Amino acid sequence: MQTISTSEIRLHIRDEGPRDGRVVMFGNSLGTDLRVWDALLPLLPAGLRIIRFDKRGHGLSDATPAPYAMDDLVADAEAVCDGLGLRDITFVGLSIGGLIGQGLAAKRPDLLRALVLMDTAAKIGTADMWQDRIDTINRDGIDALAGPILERWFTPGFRADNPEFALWRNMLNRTTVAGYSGCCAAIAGADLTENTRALHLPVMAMAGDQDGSTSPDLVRATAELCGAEFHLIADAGHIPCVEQPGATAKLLTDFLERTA
Ligand SMILES: O=C(O)CC1=CCC(=O)O1
Repeated sequence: MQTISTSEIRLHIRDEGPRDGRVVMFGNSLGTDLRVWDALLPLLPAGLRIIRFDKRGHGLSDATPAPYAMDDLVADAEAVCDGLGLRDITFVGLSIGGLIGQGLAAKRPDLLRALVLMDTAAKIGTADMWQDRIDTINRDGIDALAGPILERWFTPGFRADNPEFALWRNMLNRTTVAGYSGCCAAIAGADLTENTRALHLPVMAMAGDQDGSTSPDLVRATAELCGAEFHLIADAGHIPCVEQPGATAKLLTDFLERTA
């Protein structure tokens, strides 16, 4: 088991591939852990050093009490980078993972070579919307909201035809309430618009064409803030690395080549 510890928290990580390979680091979405990249990774070029980590309160990482701030989550990602001595990183962030990536790019430009924003934005939703979600899951548990959340994550076809779908519901439901609500609070308090407008590194954005959480128009608007290229992924909801790993891997592979 691989971990990175700070004075506050122990984070579960995976560090795979050759030590001298190009570093690609992945940040997961709300209610998912580092397994969300499992289908994508075998489709990427050989020789990469792949870094994954579980956000606090997700997967096997410690769950500190809620609420969290986006600065906490960025500091966790930074601790992983510094703990492993990573540099020249291409950071791939899905949803809240993309917010973390935008924050890390602004705070530690020395660490990042390039950024991939997957189904994310500089600002996601409203404070009221996130507070409603926090109140509901604190009262009734995550499963009370799992139906609508999963409808935003995946297209109807994926949900209907796929025995794997039930396992994603298990992953969501097994997220700690502290981790889930803590991250909701972090998203509620994050508006990275000016931060992201000021970024000066290569950025690629992509979105599932049926993303019910961060719509393609919202992701495209964030891409425009920092002059990023934008790509639509057909037949995918909020988590294209699960639903369309081949198309997602192709976009990522081409971007890695362009930023080699
Ligand atoms: O739960 C959702 O609506 C999807 C989502 C929003 C932010 C995130 O990381 O996932």
